Amino acid sequence: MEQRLQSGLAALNLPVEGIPALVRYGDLLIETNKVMNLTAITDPEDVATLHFLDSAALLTLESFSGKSVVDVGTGAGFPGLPLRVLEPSIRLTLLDSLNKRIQFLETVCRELDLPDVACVHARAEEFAAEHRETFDLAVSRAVAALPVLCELCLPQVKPGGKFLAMKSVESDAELAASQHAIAILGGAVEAVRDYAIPGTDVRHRLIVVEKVKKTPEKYPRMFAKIKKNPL
Ligand SMILES: C[S@@+](CC[C@H](N)C(=O)[O-])C[C@H]1O[C@@H](n2cnc3c(N)ncnc32)[C@H](O)[C@@H]1O
Repeated sequence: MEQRLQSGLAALNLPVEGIPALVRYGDLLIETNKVMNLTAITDPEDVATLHFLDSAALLTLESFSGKSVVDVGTGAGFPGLPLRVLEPSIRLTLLDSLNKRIQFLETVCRELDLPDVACVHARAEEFAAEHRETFDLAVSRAVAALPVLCELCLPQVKPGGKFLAMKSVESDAELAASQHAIAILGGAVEAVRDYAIPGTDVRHRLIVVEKVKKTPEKYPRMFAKIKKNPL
């Protein structure tokens, strides 16, 4: 794991000081995953590339320095926690609706001595209702289709901030189907950035949605409504 991180972070031109913390996090993930369903990725080298370097790549695509960031549906902490380890000035909130994953993240943050990371057990649509237009950035990977995800994430972003959706490079149709939702929720697609995960032939995509105006008060709706009738 360590070697993959060394070469991968060097390829991304990112600092290597966070490697011991990431290795400890990876060990905790693999150990805890034996008794709790946290991830399907269990090989240490794959954890290094498909979780840590995939998350880290965002630092080369957007500026995170000094920003407040919410990771919506963070699961075992991706992409938010590797971002915070590698860019300590991030003020991070990790959000998930599954409490055992939040408890795992609290343990990791304790072990990594990251007391300022907020680990929150909540559904995004409920948290969003109480934390409107609060964060500079919302990030999310592998949680929902983009129209649904936009309704969960964009209300939490300040006007002038951004929602960063990690998607596959085959998301053209998903993006096209989201234009209506993005516009209604006060967003505008700023960029679509494809990137490679170092040491692999995997390519992923970051869809950058700028928050250009406030989200109307009636969004987000209850999840049953969002799911039944996506924007
Ligand atoms: C497939 S996992 C992805 C986890 C992580 N983002 C990653 O890429 O490894 C999806 C996560 O989203 C969470 N989730 C799904 N819907 C949610 C919602 N409405 N609010 C908060 N969390 C949600 C699930 O509990 C789960 O942990």
